Amino acid sequence: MIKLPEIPQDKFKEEIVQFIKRIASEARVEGIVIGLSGGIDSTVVAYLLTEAIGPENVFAYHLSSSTTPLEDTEHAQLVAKLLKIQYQEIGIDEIAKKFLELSYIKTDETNVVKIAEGNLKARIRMSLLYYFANMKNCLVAGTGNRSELLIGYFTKYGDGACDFEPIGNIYKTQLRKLAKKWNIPKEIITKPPRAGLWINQKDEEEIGLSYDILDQLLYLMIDKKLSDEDIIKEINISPEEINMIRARVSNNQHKLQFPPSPSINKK
Ligand SMILES: Nc1ncnc2c1ncn2[C@@H]1O[C@H](COP(=O)(O)OP(=O)(O)OC[C@H]2O[C@@H]([n+]3cccc(C(=O)O)c3)[C@H](O)[C@@H]2O)[C@@H](O)[C@H]1O
Ligand SMILES: Nc1ncnc2c1ncn2[C@@H]1O[C@H](COP(=O)(O)OP(=O)(O)OP(=O)(O)O)[C@@H](O)[C@H]1O
Ligand SMILES: [Mg+2]
Repeated sequence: MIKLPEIPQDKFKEEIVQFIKRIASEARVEGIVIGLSGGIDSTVVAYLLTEAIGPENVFAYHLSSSTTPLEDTEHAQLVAKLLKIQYQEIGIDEIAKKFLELSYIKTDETNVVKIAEGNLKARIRMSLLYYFANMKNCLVAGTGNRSELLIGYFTKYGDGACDFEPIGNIYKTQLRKLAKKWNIPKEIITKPPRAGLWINQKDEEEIGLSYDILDQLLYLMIDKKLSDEDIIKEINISPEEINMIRARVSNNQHKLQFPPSPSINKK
């Protein structure tokens, strides 16, 4: 088994905390808004925001829907209490319902409907977070980790929309190790990662690989630039799985880039 590089936890925390302080001070804002799901990514970001700017300046919103696991809501409440941050819960089902009442397009493709309506929830959350950021003179914190960002496992302009990504260069499995060393409830670290966009959605099932294997693969493929042959020597993975992840990385590049324009006036 390949070991991802160890991140010295104190150095890592200090670097991100300084990063957040700098971003907030340069933007001259009065606080930072975050969508707090009760999952590990937003919990770790809320923890780092609190360290950086103080609990009174962190505005966390739990934006639940009928497909949000009850346990996640309980975990968001627990985190808000532990960190003593500002916290509000808003249900988004009524907003999604009205949206679909006014604009539903008929189709027989049930998977298309599932993904589109799931992404709609992520974009409703994004709209609410930016509304609060405008109203309170705040920035919106991103919660994407390196594993999700590299394979494009997020909703474009949904949970992918933010003003900065404090954990964007940390793999999911590295994040779990770090969270264990901090004051983060164990049950949040050990539960399966899930987006809650539909009932029983689980990241690892949808991606088709565990984060343990995915992170080792991304590390060898992207950071170490190993050939497929060499990757297969290092980890227990098939050529088809490598191709599947390489296709995700390549097909989702557009999610990480500014929308392109023709180069008129630049020539
Ligand atoms: N080549 C290209 N160049 C420029 N733009 C391109 C494009 N191909 C597609 N697009 C655009 O991108 C859109 C597709 O992207 P998008 O709308 O994001 O949709 P899509 O990538 O199909 O779905 C989002 C995925 O992320 C997962 N997700 C979402 C939210 C949270 C989490 C989580 O872990 O919590 C996971 C979700 O379960 C789903 O698998 C297309 O409709 C099109 O507008
Ligand atoms: N119910 C929710 N309320 C508020 N924000 C949410 C909710 N669901 C998702 N989000 C936002 O979308 C982000 C992406 O979700 P994602 O599931 O990838 O992260 P997570 O829940 O923090 O961690 P995990 O991946 O381990 O479940 C969350 O970090 C959070 O900012
Ligand atoms: Mg989640």
